[in-house]
Amino acid sequence: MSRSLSLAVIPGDGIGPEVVAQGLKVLTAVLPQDVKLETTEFDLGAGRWHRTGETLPDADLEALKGHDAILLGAIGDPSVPSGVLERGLLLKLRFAFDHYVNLRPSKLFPNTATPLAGRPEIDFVVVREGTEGPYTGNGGSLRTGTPAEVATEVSLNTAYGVERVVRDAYARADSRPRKKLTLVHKNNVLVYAGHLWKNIFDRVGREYPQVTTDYLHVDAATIFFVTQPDRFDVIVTDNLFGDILTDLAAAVTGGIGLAASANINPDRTFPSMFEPVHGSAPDIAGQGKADPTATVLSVALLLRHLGFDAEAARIEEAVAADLAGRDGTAASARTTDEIGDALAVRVAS
Ligand SMILES: NC(=O)C1=CN([C@@H]2O[C@H](COP(=O)(O)OP(=O)(O)OC[C@H]3O[C@@H](n4cnc5c(N)ncnc54)[C@H](O)[C@@H]3O)[C@@H](O)[C@H]2O)C=CC1
Ligand SMILES: CC(C)CC(=O)C(=O)O
Ligand SMILES: [Mg+2]
Repeated sequence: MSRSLSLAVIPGDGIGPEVVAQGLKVLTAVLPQDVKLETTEFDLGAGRWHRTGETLPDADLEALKGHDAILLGAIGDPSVPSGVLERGLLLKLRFAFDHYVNLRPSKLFPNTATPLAGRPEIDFVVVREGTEGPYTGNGGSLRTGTPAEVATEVSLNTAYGVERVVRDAYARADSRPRKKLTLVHKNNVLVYAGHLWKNIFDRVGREYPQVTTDYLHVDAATIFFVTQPDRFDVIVTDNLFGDILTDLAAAVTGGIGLAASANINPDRTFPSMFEPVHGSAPDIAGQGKADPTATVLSVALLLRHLGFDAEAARIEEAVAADLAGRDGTAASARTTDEIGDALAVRVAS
């Protein structure tokens, strides 16, 4: 029986198209011959906005819905006012498709550059809430642009939204050998949202006595990401803290060019979306300097989500082998395209 995979592709802005091209190259190389890959590219991002003023029209949202998964490069361009695309396209997608689990694994592969002394064993996953927190646009400004301006950006936390992501994190921790889950928040100051998170975390935890739990304030967590990252197994946190912590996690595990992510709709009502943790990197766009490994590892997350476990593992092994062959520094002498070629060859052999 032949199988098919219908993939929506949003290359986006800056280095997005460069790294997505490599992700597709590796995907094509790794898929078994009986799997028919159908890709549909969506022209969304800065170019579309400049031409039409549109960020994510309903017709595109509807068309995206019909795919098994979405592969996204990156969104955001200096020529577009900050927030227009990030909010109107990227966050709109995550919210519309109820991507409430934003999964960001961090692993220190052998021979990758880390600024940390002693090369600690790092292998944890951040489960970042993806649909709530301060990213919902729940705010406004008064007397805008005047010296008396007042702005609010209110963090939205619902018991429903917190419980479902906390449950997902417990289930993930339970399925891993170390069975440890850390809640990161700031409940010594953000007492309303923080206590909602902590109370739900403790209540759901009673159903998982085999999972060891702890709690860290987010500021202290940043210390331990650097001084003791091996203490972490699974971390659950809100949208903003998870965003910040996962850039730091990337920095200590070989750099932002290696960090993959999955925006998952666990209920499978909508397609999940896979993208590197990094942004559109306008400072290096168009120069062939972007490391496509984060996107390639995001393709592995995509394959695992769709049940192609063996193919996902092949990609991860290929990345590990490729990294082992690097000279131990973050910078690679190879171009984006050359790294993609090398990974495609490895997964196919
Ligand atoms: N998911 C997304 O689409 C995201 C979009 N953005 C947007 O991207 C734009 C740029 O944001 P920044 O804050 O500069 O973050 P960024 O992640 O794009 O870049 C931060 C630094 O990391 C480097 N970098 C990023 N990806 C790399 C890669 N694959 N290989 C090598 N180096 C890499 C960049 O050159 C830059 O020095 C903004 O418009 C921002 O809103 C930011 C983060 C996520
Ligand atoms: C650009 C933002 C909307 C998101 C972001 O930085 C991220 O998800 O890592
Ligand atoms: Mg980010």
